[in-house]
Amino acid sequence: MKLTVVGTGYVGLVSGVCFSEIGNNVICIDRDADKIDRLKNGEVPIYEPGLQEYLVNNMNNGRLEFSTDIKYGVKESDLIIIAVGTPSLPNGEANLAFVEEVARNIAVEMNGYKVIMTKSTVPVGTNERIKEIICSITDHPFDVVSVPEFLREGSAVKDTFSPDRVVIGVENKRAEEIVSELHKPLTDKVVVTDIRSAEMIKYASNAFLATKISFINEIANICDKVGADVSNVAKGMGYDKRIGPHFLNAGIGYGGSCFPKDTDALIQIAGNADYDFKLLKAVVDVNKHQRYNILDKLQQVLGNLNGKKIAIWGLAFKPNTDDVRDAPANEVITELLKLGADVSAYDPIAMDNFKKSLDQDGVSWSETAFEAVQNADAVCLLTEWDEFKEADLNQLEAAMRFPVLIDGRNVFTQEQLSESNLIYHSVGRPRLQQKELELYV
Ligand SMILES: NC(=O)c1ccc[n+]([C@@H]2O[C@H](COP(=O)([O-])OP(=O)(O)OC[C@H]3O[C@@H](n4cnc5c(N)ncnc54)[C@H](O)[C@@H]3O)[C@@H](O)[C@H]2O)c1
Ligand SMILES: O=c1ccn([C@@H]2O[C@H](COP(=O)(O)OP(=O)(O)O[C@H]3O[C@H](CO)[C@@H](O)[C@H](O)[C@H]3O)[C@@H](O)[C@H]2O)c(=O)[nH]1
Repeated sequence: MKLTVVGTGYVGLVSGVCFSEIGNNVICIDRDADKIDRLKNGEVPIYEPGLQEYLVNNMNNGRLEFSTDIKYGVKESDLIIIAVGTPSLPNGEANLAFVEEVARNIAVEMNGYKVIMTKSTVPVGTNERIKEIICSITDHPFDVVSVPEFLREGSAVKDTFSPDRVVIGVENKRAEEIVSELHKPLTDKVVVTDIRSAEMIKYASNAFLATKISFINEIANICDKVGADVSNVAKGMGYDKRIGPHFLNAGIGYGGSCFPKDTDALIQIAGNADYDFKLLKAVVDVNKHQRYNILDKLQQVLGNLNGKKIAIWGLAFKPNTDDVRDAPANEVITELLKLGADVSAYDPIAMDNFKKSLDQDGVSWSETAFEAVQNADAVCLLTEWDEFKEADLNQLEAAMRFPVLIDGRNVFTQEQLSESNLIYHSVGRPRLQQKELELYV
């Protein structure tokens, strides 16, 4: 099949590469000329393990090309995928300006029947709006299809080649057959439904996962008070098949380009339909506070943070990505600077992106994890990169002025800690708490 993907962010790029790998001819379009130039040179503009090799192979065998010319992409293809961003507006609603602009661009260039497949996360009713826009511009026949994307950053390649399911929201058999055929090599777990339900499945899935995270974080906060261990609680809950073991890792809450934006958007979608989504509002509220939990723990140990050197390990919103959109590190560092702390920060991959995103001066950026903790009064682990998990805790203890480790991702085990003299606080595991600072001052 001949496909065009509009938007070369995570979703557009990974989908384009994946669809070319399984035998289609794919043109990836972006209006960002710089990005397209880099891609034409085989350079992947995001950190996504495994993507580069597939990209270069498919460029070399002629099945994958990059362009800024949407006219060329539309004319050459039978199926066009919309994969541009849908960021939050100030009121939380999804900004559909990019999606609508692409719909207009496609309509102007149409030269025969096309399937327009939306992969961007869009509110219920958006594909109908896309249809309206296209109909108002052209008489050429077309179908709109909603195929929401469920990939996770950091494992996007694996998630795309073997998805848990593919959801296809369609209006007729013709489009259903074309889109089902396209996805056949990937999975047989296909849910075919109407377009509005497909749009809702995406938001409901993200909202449910966010709910699991806020739920376990609340349980963790209670564990801290009553002396239980949230890791064991989650393990004991997760064996129940009705609950499942995933997304029960307590910590400093969820971030990234999707959960915060999509939970806000679903609250607005509900509100616009005159429904108050109380549960999801509480999920969002819990998540906002959870980020500051780490600062409370830090103050509990060190008291006033003014003039204290605080090291930050991890700036990306999760490991294996350089994405820093809505990363908890941003708020934690901003607050530390406000409290007068000297902050030294390190991330193995996301440093450059984070520097651009932080609206503050005064952070000292370290070249290595151990440079960041040199003479520090405390280190806060915010992203569970393997590099931090594997750190030698005795070396850490020796490098710091006060050996205080605040673990925002519950990375370290009792076994690892028992060999060090670190003052350790994590989230919902009070029994692992080690020693108090008075021992050292
Ligand atoms: N990032 C994820 O992990 C993920 C996963 C599932 C779904 N989604 C959804 O997919 C959509 C895309 O997300 P993303 O993170 O890949 O986006 P992104 O913001 O990283 O990239 C979007 C790209 O679209 C391009 N673009 C914008 N307007 C354009 C236009 N008119 N013509 C051509 N190109 C244009 C931009 O230049 C940019 O390169 C969003 O709706 C998001 O919610 C994202
Ligand atoms: O048990 C957990 C699991 C995740 N997180 C946090 O939740 C956030 C999101 O993590 P994850 O879902 O792994 O990453 P994303 O790449 O944001 O992927 C989510 O958002 C995408 C965009 O919509 C969807 O496609 C994916 O299915 C959905 O998992 C991160 O900050 C994680 O640290 C936790 O705190 N505890």
